[in-house]
Amino acid sequence: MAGREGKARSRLAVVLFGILPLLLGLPFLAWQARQSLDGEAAAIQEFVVARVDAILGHASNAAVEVAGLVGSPCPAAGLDLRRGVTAHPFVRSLNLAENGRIYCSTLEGAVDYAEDSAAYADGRLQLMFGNLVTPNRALLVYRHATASGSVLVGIDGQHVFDVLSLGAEEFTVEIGIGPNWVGKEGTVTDAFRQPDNAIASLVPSAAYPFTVGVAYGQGLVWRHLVFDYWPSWLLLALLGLLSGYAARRFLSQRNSLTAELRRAVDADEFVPFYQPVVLGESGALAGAEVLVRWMHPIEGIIPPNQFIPLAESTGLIVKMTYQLMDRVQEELLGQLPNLPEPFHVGFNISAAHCTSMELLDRCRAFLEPFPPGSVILFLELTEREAIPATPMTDALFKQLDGMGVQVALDDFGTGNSSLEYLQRFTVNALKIDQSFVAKAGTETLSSHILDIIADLASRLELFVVAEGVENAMQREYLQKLGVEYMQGYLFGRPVPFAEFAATHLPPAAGGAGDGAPV
Ligand SMILES: Nc1nc2c(ncn2[C@@H]2O[C@H](COP(=O)(O)O[C@H]3[C@@H](O)[C@H](n4cnc5c(=O)[nH]c(N)nc54)O[C@@H]3COP(=O)(O)O)[C@@H](O)[C@H]2O)c(=O)[nH]1
Repeated sequence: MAGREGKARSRLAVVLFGILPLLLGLPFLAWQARQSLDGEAAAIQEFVVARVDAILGHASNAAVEVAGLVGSPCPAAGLDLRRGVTAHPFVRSLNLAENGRIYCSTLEGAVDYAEDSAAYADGRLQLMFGNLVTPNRALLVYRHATASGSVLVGIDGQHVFDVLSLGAEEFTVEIGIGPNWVGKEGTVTDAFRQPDNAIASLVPSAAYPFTVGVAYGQGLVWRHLVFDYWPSWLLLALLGLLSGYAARRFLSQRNSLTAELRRAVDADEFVPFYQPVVLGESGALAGAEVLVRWMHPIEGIIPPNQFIPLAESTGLIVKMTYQLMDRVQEELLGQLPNLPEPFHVGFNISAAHCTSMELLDRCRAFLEPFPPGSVILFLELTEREAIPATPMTDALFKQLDGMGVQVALDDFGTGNSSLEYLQRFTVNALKIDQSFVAKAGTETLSSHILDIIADLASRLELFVVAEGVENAMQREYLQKLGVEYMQGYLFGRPVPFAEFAATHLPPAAGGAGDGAPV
């Protein structure tokens, strides 16, 4: 990654991590603000329904009390009606109706008006714009039907408007009776008036035929979010600072690790260790897999698992491998007469090696000083990072094949692209992953997998290398399967070349494929 570009990316990552808690928290807080406003709206509705129910309860009591007067002449009923008005809170007038005519009223005495019973919601409740006495003030009329007529109870609308005013300022609260609606300012309309894009809900009373509507605008959600949730914002900002700081630390640590790795590559601190690969049948040495170790000037020997992933993701693995190839070439040339012929030498190759044709040149340069047929070069492909299928990679593997370079699929059976690699590239060998070998002969599933891989290899005319062979039982099982090559602690651990040569190479090498038993 170029320095300036890398810094810009790191800065962007830090900013993104910094604002991440806010980005994630905002929808949650908005949801919570809505929940709390919905809760407030529901509480207002519950309160208004209960209070209006109570007012109408008084009206109903008054009506029941004077219901016996329906049919009595007005002058005689007048006194009891007036008593009824005084005895019950909220009641402004009581009226008697018979045969569809209102004939007696506490306000006017004997009257004769038509009773419009159809104007009452559920035959019981009406919201009127006003009456003769208070033409500009809405009133509620509660109707109690009797066998021969009805009692009509007038309730001053102001009592209801007062109840509606008790709700919070930011909410629109109205009561609907039949087709009419009225709010706290007392204007009757034919629909529930609410702000644009309002969030509204309607709740009917269970006892009387009216509905309470409560609405609030989206703006209230934002105001609520900004002014009432500031501790949460503070917390999210703090989390943002922490996550930005953590991202910055992680990146600077990674950057300094990368810088350290780059320094080590430049200082040539990566050395090849050799692990013997033997012939399955005889146990004779066939070659070695090259496994890198970092000879750190302070930390000592660092195993590959601790730096290969970073080396691969930063691309430093490419230079590292080519340095190893140079060293291995030099070390093998120094012991050429003692090597079994042909000597297999395997290197691990990552996706980064396959982004240019340089690999081809490096392999050619590696093989060049060895007499033809004395050394066979193996490239072990891992699945840690997928090798892309491009015309370039196709050409690369074709030309490697043409040069006699062998390709082995490493850790076969553990990833999910091994079969794809098998189809795409010219593959010569399968390396059975040590996890299957470890359970060979003792666990049915792993044994079946081993059998299947061996069968697949023989059908595709590939040879098999079993890695991680640690004991005689595993070796015998693999021998019975006809596995051609084996590698594992049973035959030797990865060691520096001098130790490898001292332990595994005879003073004088034998003929083709007939190395020293190990
Ligand atoms: N791209 C590159 N990857 C590399 C290179 N060098 C190593 N690696 C990869 O690192 C991983 C760990 O390697 P290492 O710690 O060296 O482990 C290898 C063997 O030591 C270990 N092994 C061998 N025999 C046995 C055994 O009998 N038992 C047992 N428990 N472990 C054993 O297995 C590792 C073999 O690795 P491989 O054959 O490559 O799968 C590892 O993934 C390496 O690939 C490098 O230069 N480049």
